[in-house]
Amino acid sequence: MNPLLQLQNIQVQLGGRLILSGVSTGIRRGSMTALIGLNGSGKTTLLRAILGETRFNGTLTWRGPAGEPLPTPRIGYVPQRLTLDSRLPITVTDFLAISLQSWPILFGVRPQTRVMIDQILTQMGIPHLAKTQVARLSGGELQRVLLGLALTPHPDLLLLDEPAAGIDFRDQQRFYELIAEMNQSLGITVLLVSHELEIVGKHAHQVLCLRNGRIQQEGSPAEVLSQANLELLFGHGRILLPQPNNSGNTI
Ligand SMILES: Nc1ncnc2c1ncn2[C@@H]1O[C@H](COP(=O)(O)OP(=O)(O)OP(=O)(O)O)[C@@H](O)[C@H]1O
Repeated sequence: MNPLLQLQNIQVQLGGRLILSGVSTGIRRGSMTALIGLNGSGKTTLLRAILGETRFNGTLTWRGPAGEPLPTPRIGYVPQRLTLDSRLPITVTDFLAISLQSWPILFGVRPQTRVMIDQILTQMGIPHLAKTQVARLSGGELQRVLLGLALTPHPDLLLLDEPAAGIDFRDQQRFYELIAEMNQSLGITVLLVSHELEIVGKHAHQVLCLRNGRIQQEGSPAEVLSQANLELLFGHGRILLPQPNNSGNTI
């Protein structure tokens, strides 16, 4: 294995409490890894440590394709939710341009930025939303805009923190399919926090399960997501089995 990122003994303390301890694992280049665990188990904290947004002890080692050190990895990030002021008077094109060009948006969107924006919106399947006000986007549409932004330019690692929470089930499935497509067709390495075990089982190559700030289990979806194992990890009755009207397993 030639991991893109090796985590060694990551420890995070917040508010006098040990939130993560002894977290060691590898994220394979080109893989899709799902991070699962009960609420409060430390998933977001681990993403924040990788992003450099939270102080930690331990080591993160980044490697290029030939195993060479990667001193400045590019990380794309899609948060769970971005709350936008409903009066924000900007279109999707302007929103993307503000992030993509150093040229002040007041002077207009540069032609090369416009080309980039067209590519992003086409890739995300939303070219028709270019002139829509961002505040009017549905949850799923906004997440696609944010995903497109996080993928431009291509990141070494794409971090997604419950990116489809609050989106209706059909859009949620489509959104995860889009992420899987980016992983497969572009070879983007993905680390995804999700409570949607059925979706995780379908798309992830590796599953890390956090419990009380430690990696309790890691392996293939088949290994980690077996019913017996999940009951062991989360406790009997904590797992919702698929029902006729239920979206699937969730924790
Ligand atoms: N700034 C902070 N100060 C103190 N404690 C914090 C801080 N941020 C997070 N925590 C605590 O750290 C623990 C882990 O939080 P974290 O958000 O990483 O969990 P999570 O697994 O992502 O949960 P969820 O599934 O609910 O999003 C929680 O008990 C939380 O209350």
